[in-house]
Amino acid sequence: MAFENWQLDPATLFAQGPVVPVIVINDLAEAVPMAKALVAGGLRVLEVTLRTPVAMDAIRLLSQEVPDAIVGAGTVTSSEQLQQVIDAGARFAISPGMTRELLLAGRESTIPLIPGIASISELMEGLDLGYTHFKFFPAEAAGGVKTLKSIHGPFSEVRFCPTGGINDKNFLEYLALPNVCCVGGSWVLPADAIAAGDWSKVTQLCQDALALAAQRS
Ligand SMILES: O=C(O)C(=O)C[C@H](O)[C@H](O)COP(=O)(O)O
Repeated sequence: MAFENWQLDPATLFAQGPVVPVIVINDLAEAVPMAKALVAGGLRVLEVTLRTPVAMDAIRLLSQEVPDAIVGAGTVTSSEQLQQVIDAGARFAISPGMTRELLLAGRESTIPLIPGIASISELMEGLDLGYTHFKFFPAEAAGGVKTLKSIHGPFSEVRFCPTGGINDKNFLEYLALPNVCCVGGSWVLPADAIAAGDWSKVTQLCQDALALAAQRS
């Protein structure tokens, strides 16, 4: 365990499955059917981003109503938000980036914080403070697979969940890297399917992703 108060090991979190859906909930009524569709498709680790006004309520609701999921928060950018998502029942927190204040708060937290990095210097600051598991964001824009391969040389012990621009066409290239445990992405939640309430489409996309990921090993 990275830090003594963390109730979930980040390595265990990263090992739950190859794809972490990045969720934006606009309407609270969508939250439960969406989460159930993802879980039915085999994806249990859910990153609910704090990008919408109902996000905090959605985390609270999903933590209670979808017990088969491991519900966490994304877009956590401050220590205040970290405390709020813990209070809402989140089991992990992911940030697109990092500040020293957030990293220090994460060390004392009861849930694992996965900070986001896009540069070596950020990675070194996180490592200095004891972090070993990071989001790599924005993955495609920050050099993607090539950058992660280069990072693996000097920092072979670090593990990543790359996110940002990852989809069904390129995610297997990331999963093939030794320092990538899982990838984050929104491709399993297309806007048209959500608008139509086509939850079976979401489940199908999750199953397709898992089937592709299973073929590689
Ligand atoms: O909101 C956050 O906290 C983020 O870090 C951003 C998301 O992870 C990416 O926007 C997902 O990327 P796409 O799969 O390309 O849609």
